[in-house]
Formats: sequence, structure tokens, C-alpha cells
Amino acid sequence: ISTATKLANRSFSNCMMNAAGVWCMDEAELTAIDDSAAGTFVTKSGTLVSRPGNPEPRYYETALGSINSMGLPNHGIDYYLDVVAAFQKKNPGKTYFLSCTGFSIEQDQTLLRKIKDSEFNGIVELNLSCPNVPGKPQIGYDFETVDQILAAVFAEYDGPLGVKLPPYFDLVHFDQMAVILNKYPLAYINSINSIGNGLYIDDEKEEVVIKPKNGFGGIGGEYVKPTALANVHAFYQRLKPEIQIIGTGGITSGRDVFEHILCGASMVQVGTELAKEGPQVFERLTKELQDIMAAKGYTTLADFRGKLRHQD
Ligand SMILES: O=C(O)c1[nH]c(=O)[nH]c(=O)c1Cl
Repeated sequence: ISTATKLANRSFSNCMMNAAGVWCMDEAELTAIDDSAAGTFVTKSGTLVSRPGNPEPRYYETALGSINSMGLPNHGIDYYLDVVAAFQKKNPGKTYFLSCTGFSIEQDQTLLRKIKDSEFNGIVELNLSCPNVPGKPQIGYDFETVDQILAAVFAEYDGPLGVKLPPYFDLVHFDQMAVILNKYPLAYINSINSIGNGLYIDDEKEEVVIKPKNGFGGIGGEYVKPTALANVHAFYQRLKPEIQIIGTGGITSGRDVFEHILCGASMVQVGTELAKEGPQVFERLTKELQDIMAAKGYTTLADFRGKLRHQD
């Protein structure tokens, strides 16, 4: 029974990996994912210059998930290019993901020029969905800007590249986004990022639990699985087959991985559950998925990918 997969014509020994932002801030955290049962890793979204991020506390774990307003803290794209180059030397033939995000189209183009001129030979994940930079809107909800960014990006970069999208909640938005995405040679789309600007309250203290933005932050974990599955399946139904899908959101068990793949995902990313459990979570999820596949008589992900039945 194999949980291996392919994405952008690269092979991965396992279909699971970390979600950008979780356990991927520095070389030590990336080493832990690289040495785990995960098929690969993605770096924290790198910006042109390093950022301290928002004031703490900016991450809070709840029984059902998490809330965060990190504010894009990262060591800068040059740091991640250097670190990933070292992993590429250590494990030639392994494909890594590099996440990045700019604060303007020009910055996105500069980022991709840097990446093109570097030794990086993996897959780029352009983050269009950070909900936590005060004063900055969610790019992914501005369809016109997404179209302009993708046009600029693909004029600049010809390596494998995908985009991290925010959750959408309206079928017409899926239609409109799919029309835009289908215009470009995207390797994949990654749905979903956290559900932006939720609010979690400590009833004892009658207070919010994170400091930035009066306590508003991106929601992850069990809260978001139905939305994540809907976004994966909606885009699976609408995108041209060349654009694959990475499913992210609400994965706490092998069953959740199974459901994301049934909805059409080729790979899955784990965020909140990885933050709670640590990199050994990938061993547990892999075993649980294999048990489900065995019980159903499946031997590969292709046996059930995208085969979610609709009621006639
Ligand atoms: O606050 C963050 O750093 C952050 N937090 C998220 O939940 N998603 C993102 O894409 C980012 Cl960039």
C-alpha cells in the first residue's frame, strides 16, 4: 500500500507535508520535517527582507484548532534560498517547496527573479492569502489583482509554481477564480489558508487571546475542515487537469487525509495538528491512511483520488 504521489512531474515518497508557517521558520525546524515521515517540506513564506512579525502572543492553540496573527515573521527569502540549497545538496533528487510573498506586484517579480537566479530546483509556492498584515488586504479576495500578479509572475518565472489561496465561500467566486487560474501554467493550487479574522475569547479573563489586531486572527484546525474540503473539491471540478491541488485544512487523522484526496487533492499539508503534535504526526497520519486504504482495498492514491460520489 503506497501513499506516494506525484506533483509537477516530481515524485514524493509520501503525500503529506507541513503547511507553510508551521515548523518551517528556520533550518532546525526544516531539518525535523526533512527527517520525518513527511514527503517533503515547504518553508515559511519568505519576503524580500526579513520581518519580526506581529507582537506576541500571536498564536493560540484551542481544543478544536488554532488562531494566529503572526504577521509574516521570517528570515527573508535569501535565508531560505541558502537553507534549501543545502538540503538539495544533502538529498539530491528530493523536491522541496519554497514559499514566498511580496507586498506588491513588483516585489513578487523581484522575488521570482531572485529564485530563478538561484540554485533552487524545487517548487515555488506563492502565498496570495496572508490575512495578518495590518492594513494589507487578502490578495486572494481581489480577483483583478490575482490576475495581474499571475500574468506578471509567469512573465518572469518558468519553473514549477503554485499559489496558496484563501478559503472562498461562494460558488460564483469558485467560478470566477477558476476562470483566472485556468489562464496560467500553474503546477497546482493550494487550498486553503486559514479562515481569516476569526475571534477566540478567554471567558475567565473576558479577553481576547492574541495581541495583534484586537485579537482577530486566522483560524485553523478542526473548525475549517468542511470549508477546506469544499475548496479542494470545487477547484478540482473547475480547474484544467494540468493544475493539481494541494489540500490543506483540518487534517488531524488519516481519515481527513483520505477525504482531501477523495475530493481531488494530490498532496496534503498539515498545520495546526503539526504544531500540536510535532513532526511525528506524519507517521501516525500515514499509518492511519494506510489502514483506511487496506480496509477499502486501495493500494495507491490514484485508486480513489477525486472519486467523491455525488448523489444522483
Ligand atoms: O500571519 C502569518 O504569518 C500568516 N498566517 C496565516 O494563517 N497564513 C499566512 O499565510 C500567513 Cl503569512
